Amino acid sequence: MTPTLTISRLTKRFGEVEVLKAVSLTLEAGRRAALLGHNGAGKSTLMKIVLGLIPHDGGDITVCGMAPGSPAARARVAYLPENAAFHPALTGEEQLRHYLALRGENPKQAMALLARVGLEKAARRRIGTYSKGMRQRVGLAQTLIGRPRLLVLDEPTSGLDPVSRRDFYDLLDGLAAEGTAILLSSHVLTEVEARTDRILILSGGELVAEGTLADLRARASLPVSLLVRPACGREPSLAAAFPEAVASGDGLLRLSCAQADKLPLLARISALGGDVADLDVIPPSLEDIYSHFSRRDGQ
Ligand SMILES: Nc1ncnc2c1ncn2[C@@H]1O[C@H](COP(=O)(O)OP(=O)(O)OP(=O)(O)O)[C@@H](O)[C@H]1O
Repeated sequence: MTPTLTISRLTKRFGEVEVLKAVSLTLEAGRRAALLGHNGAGKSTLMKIVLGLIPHDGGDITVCGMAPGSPAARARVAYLPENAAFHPALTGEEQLRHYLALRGENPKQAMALLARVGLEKAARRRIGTYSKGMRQRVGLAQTLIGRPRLLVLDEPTSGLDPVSRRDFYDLLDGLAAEGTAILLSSHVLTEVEARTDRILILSGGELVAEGTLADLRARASLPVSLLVRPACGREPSLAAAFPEAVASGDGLLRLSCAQADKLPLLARISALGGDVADLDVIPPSLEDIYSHFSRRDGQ
């Protein structure tokens, strides 16, 4: 089956600046990919090219096998900007009917689309009275017009509270289960870890890492921290046994080691028996992994 999105060695320049450098990726139907990257990494530029809003310079890109921006590709891709704006005086239903009419679709689908995003009860209220989460859901309902095969979502959950975020991702899960491919950008690392299939990290216009979080964690192979709490009165003997440990203010000793050395270090600690009151193993955080791959190059 043709992937929903294929990008091969894509390049883009703005004047002298090469903003995308040989970016390649494939997104299959029903897959959810998160695009991460520092400010200026090239995320919006990549999304604009996928949407057919700006041309690319080199490489190849297809949306459902077609050139982005072609009428056939445009019919299959939908976009939700970070802060979707609607007319505050219109009701949700009126706004959706308007978009449906613009797209040449039957306006009677408005209520079904609003029900799809959980807004049926608020459909006849003015959008000016909606919360930010509800407005994002109007935006999502609008992207569903014409049953697109690819959703491009620019920081869709920015500014939403945790429950609204979870609800929004639940909706995306349902769409992905029906075969819609989803490419979204986000700065909230914990949510992309749990709610997407793949993480793509752009840095300085290059796709520097791609995979599940487990893949990226293994590739980064960052040090693991161990926090050791000495038993009462055993601080000096523990500090002597681990001269490399750093004492933290709360009486804990912090040790750091490569992944491969974790088990031998744990064995050394457990050999001390009653000198140790407690132990926590702290893996590298999402932020550590992201920072490892993402260079800023002064941007
Ligand atoms: N129309 C343009 N003309 C010239 N330079 C541009 C243009 N659009 C973007 N750029 C530059 O291209 C680079 C990538 O910008 P882009 O907006 O794609 O980054 P981004 O990853 O989306 O950043 P952010 O997270 O801040 O939105 C930046 O250096 C930006 O200044």
